[in-house]
Amino acid sequence: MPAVVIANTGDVPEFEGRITFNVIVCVVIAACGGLMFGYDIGVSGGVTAMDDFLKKFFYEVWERKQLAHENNYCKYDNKKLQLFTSSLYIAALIASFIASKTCSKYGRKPTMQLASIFFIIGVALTTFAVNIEMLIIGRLHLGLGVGFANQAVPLFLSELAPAKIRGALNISFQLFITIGILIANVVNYAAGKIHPYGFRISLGIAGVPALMLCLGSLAIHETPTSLIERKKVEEGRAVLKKIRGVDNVDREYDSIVHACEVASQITQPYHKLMKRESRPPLVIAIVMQVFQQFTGINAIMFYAPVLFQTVGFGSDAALLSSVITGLVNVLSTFVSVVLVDRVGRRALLLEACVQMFITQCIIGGILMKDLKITGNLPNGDALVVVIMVCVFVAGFAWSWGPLGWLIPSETFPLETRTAGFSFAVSSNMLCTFVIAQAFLSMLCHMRSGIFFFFAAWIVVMGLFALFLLPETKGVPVDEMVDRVWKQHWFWKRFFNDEQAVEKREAEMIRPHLI
Ligand SMILES: OC[C@H]1O[C@](O)(CO)[C@@H](O)[C@@H]1O
Repeated sequence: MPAVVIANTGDVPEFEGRITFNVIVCVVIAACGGLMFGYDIGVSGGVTAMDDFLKKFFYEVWERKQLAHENNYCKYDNKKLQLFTSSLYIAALIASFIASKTCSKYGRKPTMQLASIFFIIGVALTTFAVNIEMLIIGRLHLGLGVGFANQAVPLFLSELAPAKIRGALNISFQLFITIGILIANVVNYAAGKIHPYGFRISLGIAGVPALMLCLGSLAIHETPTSLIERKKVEEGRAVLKKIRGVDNVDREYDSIVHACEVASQITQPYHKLMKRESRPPLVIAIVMQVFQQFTGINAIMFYAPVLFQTVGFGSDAALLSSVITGLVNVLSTFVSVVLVDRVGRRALLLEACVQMFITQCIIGGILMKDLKITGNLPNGDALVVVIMVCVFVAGFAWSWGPLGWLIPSETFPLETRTAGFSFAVSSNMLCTFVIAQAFLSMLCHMRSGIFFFFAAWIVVMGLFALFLLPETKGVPVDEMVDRVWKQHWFWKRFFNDEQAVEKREAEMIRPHLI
């Protein structure tokens, strides 16, 4: 999943090494992984809003859309249409579990190659789909690709990137996701004008980042960590020399060997993760993902064109409006890159909650007041809705979007970091699936109330951030336990067991001594 880079954002030791060709390869691979995922997030909503696509695969939805008296909120309420979007995420969820095994057993490189192959098959099936079955099977393949890539690419990056750019790469992965979404929005806007096969162009272009990943993964080296972990020690050292561009890599090599030794002693990281002292970072990792998705962001990302049509925009204007929200998403993610280490995580998250709460309430309020069951919103109102969606997306993109990934990547101790992170990834996929599958039905049944539903979640996450989320800005990752968790008014209780036992034992011994 996005930004699964296990970043060491604290005091990272500086090892010998130049910015070599390898660094460029890292960025290209990060870009392919992020673009592949982002493009798929953006493309589904766009094609769903295209009449040619609906006529071909979801005729009843298209027919219903044509009826002027049809209920605005329910035009798109169709289980199969939702399955078209959501099927990808359920496949990705399953694949991410398998991928964590293939990554350790066979390496990061073959896992990425596998991802690109699944992805290319998925692109071919969706682009040339002749019926809905072929379309959904194609989406499932894309999901497998996304699941494998989202596990392997960030791991590859965190192991290969020089330490000093590791943190930046963490957010850049999310940045590439947003760029992927934007590209999909632009392609949809252009392809929507090409009849009758414009939607096939939209679906087919997803193959570009997949092909790049496929070719890119032929050119790369397996990571030294993965080689050493699989006992190919000499090859690991040779690759390290090559990618760092210097001969003296002893210190980094020793540190990788040491890390692999430590990791091999933890035979059951998942077991360790269930221990009491792992609870604070685990709860934070899962809850950050649930909250990230329950801001309602993907209701917008997947269904923005549909949503804009619901409030009365024509197909073209709706696709153009989503290009605008896509652009806001990219630009605001840059804001996060600049601010996250200056103002801190909590300030960004809390500010965004206020911003997202207000915008969701305004959108809900306008729809409740002015969007009748049939007919359109007055023009002025529709414009306010688009502006509010942009303000909402901006708030999300500089806070819960990237920080949903950054915080779990920096709060686990080394021994449970990867295992803990896989919980974050799968929670994200699961919640994304739920929103993709449920949103259009919720819109139909709850009408404008859906925006108040998300607003209520935003209040809950704001309170959570206020009281339960510790600030991690500037804290070295390996000092989290002492400097963050043990100092926190609530989470410290999870670390007192040992001391409490010692104290109790001392008290029991004392009377005998007297
Ligand atoms: O930029 C928005 C996108 O970012 C994510 O939250 C991933 O971090 C996606 O679920 C969403 O579509």
